[in-house]
Amino acid sequence: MLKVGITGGIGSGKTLAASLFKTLGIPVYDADAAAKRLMSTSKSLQQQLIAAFGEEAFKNGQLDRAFLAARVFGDDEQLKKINSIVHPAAIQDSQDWFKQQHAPYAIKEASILFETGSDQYLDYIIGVTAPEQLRIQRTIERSHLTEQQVRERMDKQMDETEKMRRCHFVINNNGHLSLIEQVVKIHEALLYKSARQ
Ligand SMILES: CC(C)(COP(=O)(O)OP(=O)(O)OC[C@H]1O[C@@H](n2cnc3c(N)ncnc32)[C@H](O)[C@@H]1O)[C@@H](O)C(=O)NCCC(=O)NCCS
Ligand SMILES: Nc1ncnc2c1ncn2[C@@H]1O[C@H](COP(=O)(O)OP(=O)(O)OP(=O)(O)O)[C@@H](O)[C@H]1O
Repeated sequence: MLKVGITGGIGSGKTLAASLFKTLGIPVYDADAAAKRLMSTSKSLQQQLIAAFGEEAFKNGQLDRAFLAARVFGDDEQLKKINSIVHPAAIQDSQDWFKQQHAPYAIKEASILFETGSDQYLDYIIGVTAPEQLRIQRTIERSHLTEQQVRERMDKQMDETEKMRRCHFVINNNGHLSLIEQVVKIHEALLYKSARQ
């Protein structure tokens, strides 16, 4: 089975693109959600997060995402700290998930993938891109974040052009090109590659 990654900067539309692969019967692993699940359930991660960020990392036993986001996205050292706690466990969890899948290929959806080095465990990577202003606008409409908060996160991610250059397939989610057509084309290419494996 081929291991495929789908990545793109904040608001690029990778969750939407991944959901289209899902409707084609392809299993999809959501890395952002899995990271949050692990942070909420693993005693070891919880202890490390409390040691690094204090008891406030959890509120009434729940991960305090707003507190952590405010601490890490404006401070490189703090971001490195949370990444070094969460990423090894998150990568292991996705590797375990891939082992359980039975399909021609399976997809790991992750907002940061080259940044964490997890691209080395994948056979192919699909990039989703959209113009910066559109990504900001879509993120603001979808979440509670301000433009400044979205830009803060963008600044911590790999340059969009460089990221897309490293991908084997690129989906342009600029609102004009058909997302479905692009997804189906990549799906067919991956089925072909999987059959020849
Ligand atoms: C700080 C946290 C709790 C904030 O949670 P929140 O619900 O506000 O954001 P969420 O995780 O859904 O991320 C939203 C977007 O922010 C960006 N983002 C998240 N983590 C990172 C990061 N480490 N570096 C750069 N951008 C990031 C991505 O574009 C992501 O899609 C959370 O982002 C986190 O734990 N981040 C560190 C772990 C991580 O890297 N997770 C993601 C991949 S494993
Ligand atoms: N082509 C499109 N047309 C209209 N709305 C879109 C399009 N693509 C994405 N969106 C909307 O933009 C928002 C961001 O898309 P999505 O959640 O898929 O991005 P993402 O890359 O997963 O973002 P994040 O990194 O923040 O998790 C969502 O509300 C989504 O419905």
